[in-house]
Amino acid sequence: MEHESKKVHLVLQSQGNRPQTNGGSHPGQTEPAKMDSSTVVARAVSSEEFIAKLRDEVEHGGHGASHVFVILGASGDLAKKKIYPTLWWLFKDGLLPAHTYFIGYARSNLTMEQIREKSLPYMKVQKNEEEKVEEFFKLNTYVSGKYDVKDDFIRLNEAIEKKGKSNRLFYMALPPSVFESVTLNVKNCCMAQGDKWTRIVVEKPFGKDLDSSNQLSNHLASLFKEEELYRIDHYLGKEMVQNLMVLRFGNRIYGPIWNRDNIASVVISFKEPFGTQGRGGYFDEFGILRDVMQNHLLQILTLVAMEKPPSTDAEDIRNEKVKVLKSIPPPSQENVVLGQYVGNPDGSGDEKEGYLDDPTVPKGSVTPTFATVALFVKNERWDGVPFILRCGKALNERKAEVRIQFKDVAGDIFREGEVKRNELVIRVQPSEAIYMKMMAKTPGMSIDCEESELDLTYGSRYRGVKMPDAYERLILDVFMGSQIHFVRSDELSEAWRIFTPLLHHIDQEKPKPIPYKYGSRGPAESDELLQRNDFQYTGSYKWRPGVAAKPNL
Ligand SMILES: NC(=O)C1=CN([C@@H]2O[C@H](COP(=O)(O)OP(=O)(O)OC[C@H]3O[C@@H](n4cnc5c(N)ncnc54)[C@H](OP(=O)(O)O)[C@@H]3O)[C@@H](O)[C@H]2O)C=CC1
Ligand SMILES: O=C1O[C@H](COP(=O)(O)O)[C@@H](O)[C@H](O)[C@H]1O
Repeated sequence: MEHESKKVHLVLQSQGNRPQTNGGSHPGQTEPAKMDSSTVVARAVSSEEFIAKLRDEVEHGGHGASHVFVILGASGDLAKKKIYPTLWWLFKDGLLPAHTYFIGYARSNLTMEQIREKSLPYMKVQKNEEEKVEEFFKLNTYVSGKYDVKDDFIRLNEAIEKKGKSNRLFYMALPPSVFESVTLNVKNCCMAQGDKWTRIVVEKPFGKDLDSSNQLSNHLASLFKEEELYRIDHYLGKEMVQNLMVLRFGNRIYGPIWNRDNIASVVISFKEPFGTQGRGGYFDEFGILRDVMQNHLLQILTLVAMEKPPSTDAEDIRNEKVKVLKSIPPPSQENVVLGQYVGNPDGSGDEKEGYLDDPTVPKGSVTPTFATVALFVKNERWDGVPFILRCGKALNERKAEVRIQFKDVAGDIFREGEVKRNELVIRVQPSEAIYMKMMAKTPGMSIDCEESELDLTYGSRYRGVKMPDAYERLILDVFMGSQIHFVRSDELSEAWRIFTPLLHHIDQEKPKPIPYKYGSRGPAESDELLQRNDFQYTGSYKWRPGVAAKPNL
């Protein structure tokens, strides 16, 4: 099978922030730099030609260093479901630097064979890839050790050193309770030497509120430089989230209308059709605001609202994102709706079970599994425009999207109520799409208006193109030293500042969330909040893909 991932492309830029223009064949064209991961940052773009060059660099670049990717928490759920599969996909697609080795580390007394058995079901290995998968696992080893025992990390370091002088990536697939001791031991025992680099990938949760997050940030800052830290928010690795930058700044048409004069409201939604399903113990400690809203949805908000950065360099982008966050005050109570799902007696299977029926959830818990919150960006561009974040578990569908609703047409000349608002929808998942709902003349003799759309459906426009998984892009970014799609510590701190008052109110006052049925759209109060915040739902729009309108005579 030909590499589907030929559509994963990289353009390398010098760390010094501007694109390198080493006399590319066209003026101003970015010339790919050498694949030396210590001196370049990367961003994803398209070009068949480029991937060939990248492969050439990977196979023949030979900069002397090997790379060792250490999975801390190798026995866990994240490791088997995401990290090992992602490393395999990158490996089989030839996207990793030559001489990359993988070392799993965890407390359990496991063999590599056992880790392999646990991960294989998630690796989607094709029939003709058996040899390749053998090759992959030959590059893997496992070290068992405790998270707070220095001697065990000295042993881990010895295992790394066996791979020669190497750049080192440490992926913290671990519960927060051991972050501090593990990072301290990595710093004391396992750092790369000389001109080789060390990068630490940290998974959320990054704390539980502003104080605990700042405490963790201070701890990490005392051990590592910010450029060594990669805080993962996997939504930043999703195709359509990354597309927001291109959509906004690569098109002339959006710039002039992207503001409070033209946009009525922005709704950013995350919906899942399943509940906590035995993960209730973890979830109950955090709730939907910490699980999804404070990170994934707020990150998307910053990309929708930020000013144009001076370049696509990570620091320039992150500076703009921080400015947006700094302009957002904590939400007021009347702009918050909290819900918790209850069983649907008419539903089938899991739908009958409410959140409180999950045996791993503490009795009588008031942890929200649904939330809608309207935020306001108090700056010249956005003053008064609600940014409504909605997320929930056990809803009617799986969907993540950004919905930008424009204001009414001024001085409308058509029949009253006929003209509906324009809406630009960026569907993150499933079935990536961008569509603009717009009015058009009904085909035929009359001059009636009807709701139609400009439709960029990825499945038809980019037929057969495989979208890389978010983790694939992000792990590759870590190898390449690109921090564009990672969260900087000041972003994190601002994100917690916005949500901490609400979170503390929930933790302390324990307001009762509004019950909503498993499989529903969530509480009706959420739609009312949207309505109050200038999002108009008419229910009149019908999508008719590929269906010709009836001639209107
Ligand atoms: N390229 C493509 O693939 C395209 C697909 N389509 C499809 O067409 C269908 C309709 O398009 P869509 O953009 O959803 O337009 P709609 O106007 O039908 O829905 C707009 C939004 O309103 C929400 N909503 C539903 N009921 C209410 C309510 N009572 N009060 C407030 N909000 C409500 C919807 O779902 P909720 O609140 O539950 O999230 C959605 O977010 C969709 O299935 C869409 O995926 C359309 C265009 C292009
Ligand atoms: O971070 C999280 O995200 C997942 C949803 O991720 P997706 O890529 O499948 O959309 C969510 O289920 C989980 O609760 C949350 O912790």
